[in-house]
Amino acid sequence: MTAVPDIEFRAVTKRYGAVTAVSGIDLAIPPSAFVALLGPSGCGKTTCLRMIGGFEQPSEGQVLIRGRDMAGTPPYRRPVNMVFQQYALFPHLDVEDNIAYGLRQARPRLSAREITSRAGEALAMVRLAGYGRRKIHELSGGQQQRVALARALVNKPAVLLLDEPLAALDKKLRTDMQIELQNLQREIGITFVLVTHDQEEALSMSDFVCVMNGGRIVQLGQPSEIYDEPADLFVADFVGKTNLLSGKVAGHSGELVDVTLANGTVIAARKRVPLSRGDTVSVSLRPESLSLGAPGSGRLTGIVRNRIFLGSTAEYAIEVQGIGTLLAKADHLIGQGNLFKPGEPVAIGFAAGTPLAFPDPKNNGTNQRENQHVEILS
Ligand SMILES: Nc1ncnc2c1ncn2[C@@H]1O[C@H](COP(=O)(O)OP(=O)(O)OP(=O)(O)O)[C@@H](O)[C@H]1O
Repeated sequence: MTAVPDIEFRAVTKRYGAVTAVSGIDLAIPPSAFVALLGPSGCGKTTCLRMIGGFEQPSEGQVLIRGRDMAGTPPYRRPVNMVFQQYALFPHLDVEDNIAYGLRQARPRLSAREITSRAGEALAMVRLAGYGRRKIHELSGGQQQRVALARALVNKPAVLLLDEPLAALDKKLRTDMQIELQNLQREIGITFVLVTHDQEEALSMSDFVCVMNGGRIVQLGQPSEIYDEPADLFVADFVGKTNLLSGKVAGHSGELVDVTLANGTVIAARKRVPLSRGDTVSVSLRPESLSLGAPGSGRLTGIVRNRIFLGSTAEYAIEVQGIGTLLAKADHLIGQGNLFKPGEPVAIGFAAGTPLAFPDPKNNGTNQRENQHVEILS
């Protein structure tokens, strides 16, 4: 039997006047999952989070938490808590009082001893034991974020909602906090829903990524699935770097389609939706799936225009006549130097079936996938 989802959206639409922020979303998130809502600015992710938190009401449909319809339930009565980008800590209170604030409002009242003990537990959870009497301004940005987390966890919510919680931190601290958040979620085992527009953050932290665009869910899956098997051109382009090459379907060979690129080269590509001969397509080729070799050895030939050395890898911008500039990422093998220099001709190879062909939305009107009921099976 499948467990009751921690969070469920049933045909949820949210309109603000003439703006439809969220459009007919069905979604089920199982218990103990770390889910990222990922998408460009304005796609509706924060609105979804705020509807779970009770700060917004759906215009249509239902939001359920642990099987209970939340219509009419105010935020403070929902078994969820939210951590915001601006931590919204009380500057005049010390760390412990910030964390204990919610507990002091609890009815029936908790004893002073219980409050101190629970605040202490929450502080230990975020590795700030002993910091209870510090003032907020005596803490670093990362420590303040951890206080905000402790405050959100102290009343033991069933679900923690995180709205771009790491956006204010610098890159190094952000990476550290990403790992801490992941560990914390595993330790306490409650569902975390993270809103982010940073695809690396979504891929690296969560068990499931829910990619949104234009108020709809375009794909829900494990990070590797989203990256390797993007549902459509939008996901292929938005998640990770990719090269998009235009072409026309020339024919089928089994599971693959032959695509004629703009320079006349024919390549075999996998398809995600049915395609017909003559369809205009965009072919996605990940930079790391390209291999570089001596001219004459690959499927395409180009000239290296730029090389960026990144330590363990090097990125090459390669101009291919009739197609444009392709980005290739190659492992850097210590001691072997960088093989290709700007101005050099180079052959580009890739395994058959690594390219993915998507209908080009500009030219075919029929490729948009209908919104589907998406459910993570626990
Ligand atoms: N209170 C509001 N009144 C009117 N329109 C709103 C309101 N809140 C959000 N919107 C609109 O709804 C759409 C979705 O907004 P939302 O904040 O959910 O997007 P988002 O994906 O979280 O974007 P961002 O990453 O920029 O925060 C946007 O077009 C936004 O302008």
